[in-house]
Amino acid sequence: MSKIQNVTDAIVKQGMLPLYFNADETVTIEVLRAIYRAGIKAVEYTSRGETALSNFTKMVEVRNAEMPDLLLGIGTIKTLQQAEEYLKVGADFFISPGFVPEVAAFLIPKDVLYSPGCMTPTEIIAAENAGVTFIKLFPGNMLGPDFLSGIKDIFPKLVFMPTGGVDTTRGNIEGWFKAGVSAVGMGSKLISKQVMADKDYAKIESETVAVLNIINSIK
Ligand SMILES: O=C[C@H](O)COP(=O)(O)O
Repeated sequence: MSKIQNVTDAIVKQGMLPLYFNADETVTIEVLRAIYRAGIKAVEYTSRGETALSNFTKMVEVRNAEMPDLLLGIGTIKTLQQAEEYLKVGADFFISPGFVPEVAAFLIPKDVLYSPGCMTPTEIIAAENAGVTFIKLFPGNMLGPDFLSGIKDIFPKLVFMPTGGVDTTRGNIEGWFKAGVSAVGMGSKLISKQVMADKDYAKIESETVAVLNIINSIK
């Protein structure tokens, strides 16, 4: 099986992609351990600060030692240089807030999943023509499930995952799955800045379990 298919299958099976950033390495690792205990097998860390690359490098090290079945993705990739740096330290998949053609051209021939953020049919077509198979609908709450219902038939081969404003309630999650998403990306509503500041890893773990249970009961 191709690596792109393998990552796609893992995210789709999970039905949810948790994402977070924390500037502190210890907090970053403890959040990773908490969501792994909850059953997470694919996670996105976002490149949103000066310590992101070194924190991600540490995540790869801890994953290799403790969680060999966990896929580590890097998000907020805006440049080719970032993609090169994170591929070098071992990122399994890449996510962007928008479509960056040179990142697609760099990763896809290497059989590495690249999921660009798109919010118009034009952007989705450009991404699809560049070989992208996994679209992040971003910002999800600006578009809403009706947007996906309206365009899904045009893109039968693409996997869609809304991210941005997706919350942990059954109603919100169900609305997206009814519209035809394969997974939802979930950041601040699941792993908030406050819960990380409180170092409340037990809460992160229990809320992740709760969301996974909701998704399993919907799918
Ligand atoms: O790209 C990721 C989004 O900024 C996450 O949004 P969220 O925190 O509303 O889930």
